[in-house]
Amino acid sequence: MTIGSAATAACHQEMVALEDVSYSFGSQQVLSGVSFLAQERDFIGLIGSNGAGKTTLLRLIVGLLKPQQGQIRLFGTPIERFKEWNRIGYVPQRNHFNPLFPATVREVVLSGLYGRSKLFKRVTKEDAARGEDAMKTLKIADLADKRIGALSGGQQQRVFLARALINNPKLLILDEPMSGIDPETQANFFHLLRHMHQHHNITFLMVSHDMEMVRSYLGERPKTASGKLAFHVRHSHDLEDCRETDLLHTLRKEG
Ligand SMILES: Nc1ncnc2c1ncn2[C@@H]1O[C@H](COP(=O)(O)OP(=O)(O)OP(=O)(O)O)[C@@H](O)[C@H]1O
Repeated sequence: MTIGSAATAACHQEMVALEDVSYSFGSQQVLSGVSFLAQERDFIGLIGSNGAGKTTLLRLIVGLLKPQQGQIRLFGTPIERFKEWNRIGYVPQRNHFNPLFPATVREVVLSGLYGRSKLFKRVTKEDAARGEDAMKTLKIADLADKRIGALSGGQQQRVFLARALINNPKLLILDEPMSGIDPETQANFFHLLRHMHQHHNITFLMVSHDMEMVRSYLGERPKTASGKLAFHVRHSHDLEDCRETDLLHTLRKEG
């Protein structure tokens, strides 16, 4: 038995498959026949002009919208039957967040633990520890008791990333995570994302307008294009095996 090749195959599973997906808001067709395959360990930069349909595509993938035509599979399962939502971390565009939302940073981070069907669940000791870990990783532990609405844009982005990481997701979907963040924080944030991609088995699908960042990490030319959308892709081969890593734990150890 060739363990190496079996391991390689097992690390490159289908994460997101779009087949001929179309979506319209009323009479406005936003997406038309989009097909794309994201494999495990891909880092995908989704590029397109304002209004091209990038956010709409992400919302279809996380099940907030239903395609009017075409198929979506997540981890090989048709989205209609998909239930393992805790394997996916989603950070929506910041301007979708209501700044008056009456929750603390800790509460927002912990809310990432709850499945869609379990709005109210007791927070176990282990859950609480994961929350603290996630906040330490994103360097927001000192803000834990503050109201989320009282934070700066960059701090809020860290809170939402911590919330998305708390379940140790396999797939992270980020909608313009760098918008409104100062250049230094952007650089640190991107460094963290690259680290996760290269050293942990996490697949990324990220909308970005930062072409310099996209080109430098994901290459000049898109792998595929569909209508006004372009998909730039970099695949990570850095891990030698398919072992699971507890991302939060490892990141903390690495400081
Ligand atoms: N809820 C909605 N109702 C009606 N039209 C919508 C809705 N959401 C988006 N649209 C329209 O769909 C089109 C695509 O919007 P979307 O937000 O997906 O674009 P985008 O590529 O993410 O743009 P941006 O780069 O500006 O964030 C736009 O013309 C937008 O006005």
